[in-house]
Amino acid sequence: MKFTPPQLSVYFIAGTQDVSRPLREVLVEAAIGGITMFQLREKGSGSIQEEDKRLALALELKQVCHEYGIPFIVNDDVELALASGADGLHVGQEDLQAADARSKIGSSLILGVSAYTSEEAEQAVRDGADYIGVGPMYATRSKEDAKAVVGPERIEEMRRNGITIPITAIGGIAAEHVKTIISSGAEGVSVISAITAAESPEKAAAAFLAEIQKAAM
Ligand SMILES: Nc1nc(C(F)(F)F)ncc1COP(=O)(O)OP(=O)(O)O
Ligand SMILES: [Mg+2]
Repeated sequence: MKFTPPQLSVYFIAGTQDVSRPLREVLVEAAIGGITMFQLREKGSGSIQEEDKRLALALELKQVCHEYGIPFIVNDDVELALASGADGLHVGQEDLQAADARSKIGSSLILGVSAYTSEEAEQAVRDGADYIGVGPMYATRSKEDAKAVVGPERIEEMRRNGITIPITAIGGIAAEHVKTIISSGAEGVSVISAITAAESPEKAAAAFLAEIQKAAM
């Protein structure tokens, strides 16, 4: 699936550790609500470690994504991304080097890279990233080893420094933050608990999409 920046609008990220019912159910509801991309981030306490179960989960969720016409991205695990026929891979600064990731997945898969500073953003561009994830915007409960909060100001700084690659903001984001984040220069927002902890993942996804559409006016 070809990468286009609007796919970054409402980027849902989750693993089984983030939900208390089948992740497939939550993903279907979020997709009905209007998420535009999904990342399987099966990581941390309570996540599935067995390779065969991770593959089965990835294939199950990829199918849902493709039923709703959205890209299926795998976090960190390049072998799982390739084995499951994912549409892309996301790597951070402590993971497989982005340039190596790009050579392993080839030119047609989507490559996302986490970038905390303008220097890391510039390196990600050189390494062939299609988008960068910048954060944490606000305090987050979803990532055990999150760095210090940088806020939307970091995105403004990257744009001032001439970084033009598509950006998704991540970290503690709620629907009321979308306007500020988009006006700072991001193409979209990435969320975990705002959807996984919601009473209705469908309504939560729809609220994010509505805010994105308002911000684009
Ligand atoms: N998983 C991510 N996805 C994004 C995305 F851009 F997709 F929103 N941005 C940032 C991260 C964080 O990536 P990383 O720093 O490697 O930590 P972890 O592997 O624990 O997620
Ligand atoms: Mg990572």
